[in-house]
Amino acid sequence: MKTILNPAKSAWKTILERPTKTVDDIEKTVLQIFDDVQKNGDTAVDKYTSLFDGVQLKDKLVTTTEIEEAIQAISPELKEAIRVAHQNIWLFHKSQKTEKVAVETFRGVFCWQEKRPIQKVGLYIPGGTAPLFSTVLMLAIPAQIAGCKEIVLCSPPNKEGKIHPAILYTAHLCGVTKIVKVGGIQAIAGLTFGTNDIPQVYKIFGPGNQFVTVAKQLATKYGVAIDMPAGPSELLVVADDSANASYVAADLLSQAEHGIDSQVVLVTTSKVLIEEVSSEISKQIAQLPRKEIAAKAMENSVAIFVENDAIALDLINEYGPEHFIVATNNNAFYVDNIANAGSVFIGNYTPESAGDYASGTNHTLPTNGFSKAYSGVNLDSFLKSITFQEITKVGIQGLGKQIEIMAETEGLQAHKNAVTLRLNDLK
Ligand SMILES: NC(=O)c1ccc[n+]([C@@H]2O[C@H](COP(=O)([O-])OP(=O)(O)OC[C@H]3O[C@@H](n4cnc5c(N)ncnc54)[C@H](O)[C@@H]3O)[C@@H](O)[C@H]2O)c1
Ligand SMILES: N[C@H](CO)Cc1c[nH]c[nH+]1
Ligand SMILES: [Zn+2]
Repeated sequence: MKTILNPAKSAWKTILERPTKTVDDIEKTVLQIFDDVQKNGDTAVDKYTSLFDGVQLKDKLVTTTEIEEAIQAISPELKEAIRVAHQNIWLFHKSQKTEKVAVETFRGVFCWQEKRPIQKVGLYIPGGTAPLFSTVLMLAIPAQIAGCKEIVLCSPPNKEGKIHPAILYTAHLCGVTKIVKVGGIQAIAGLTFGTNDIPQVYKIFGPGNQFVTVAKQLATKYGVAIDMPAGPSELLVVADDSANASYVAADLLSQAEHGIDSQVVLVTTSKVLIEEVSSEISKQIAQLPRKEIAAKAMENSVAIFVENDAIALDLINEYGPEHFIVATNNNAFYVDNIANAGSVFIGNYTPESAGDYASGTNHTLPTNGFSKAYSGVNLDSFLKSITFQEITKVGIQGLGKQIEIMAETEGLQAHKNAVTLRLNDLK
């Protein structure tokens, strides 16, 4: 982790550059795989599974026997942990339901808005280097609450051609019935075009590595919606002398261990804290089973000393982190003024891992600065708002004149006529 003292504002962009590949870097590969899957369906999908995941599958649909085996394989302790996490995530997402909005905008003009579930959704569950069964909870629970009719789950198979039992168990618990062993670009292509085994969907959800993220972004070219670009994990911690250096180090490492293209950032008004956190990182990383991955990610990472909280806040909003931990004497200032972040964790006893697994908030969040414009996954991600209107005779008699003159000014006579005919009948 590099240390940078008092960087000039003009240098922030360079210092905080993400290590991830972008659409431009991977577009050619993605479009070539999309083209192949569009033309050759499952044959192409299976070819790329063999190439990238090193396994040839006879059948990529998960069977009921595999689900039953997974239910048996999960320990009672893990089942209980998943139950508690499920309960909290369900509660938080259920509470995001909103009432129908209805207004009489003008006398006799009734407008209202109602939400309806997206009928067909695809959930991508990462499984390249770690089986992220927690992501099943984060996607399938809001999909169920929203009332989505067709929910398809895709996750890459391991070398034995299997999906981790915790993913299968959690999917079963959340009522997902169609599970396909497919990952990476080929999974996103399958959900975009549809194959015999993979149903075509209207919207694709879920995090993934840079290949998955760019593939999702390109899927939108073919008319499929996506939740957001949720790529390699990131964390920014703002901390001062009041923070606990070992907690800060542990939090930074928790996101660094996700992948070699993860990035973590420490922003602080304390030079002493930078030294303490660096020494804690050296100690803690040595004990981690994924120390090689975390060490690589730390090479993409940076500790930045700034003079005061105002500069720190400015820099954080410029970066737009996926996760933002606030551990300072001035937490309210950051909480009140943060403009760009996926999810915020406040105080010394709120590790980011809590949001990853069990507190109730969603862990599928915008990375790579997309928190400036996108929200993380929430109940509304699985719903569409449809507007309705009903106008009475009195209503059209009152509003008709305004519509007529506006249509005439736009040169759209047929629009005007649709009103004029009715007004004449009511005379
Ligand atoms: N932003 C979020 O909300 C969020 C949440 C959880 C996880 N994540 C991120 O998800 C990612 C998970 O990554 P992962 O790799 O473990 O699993 P993954 O399932 O996203 O990707 C694995 C797939 O990538 C494909 N692949 C691998 N190398 C390839 C290559 N050279 N060319 C083409 N395709 C290739 C393979 O098909 C493989 O099945 C991590 O980066 C993690 O940080 C993000
Ligand atoms: N931190 C990840 C989101 O960037 C989510 C996750 C799942 N499991 C552990 N962590
Ligand atoms: Zn995590």
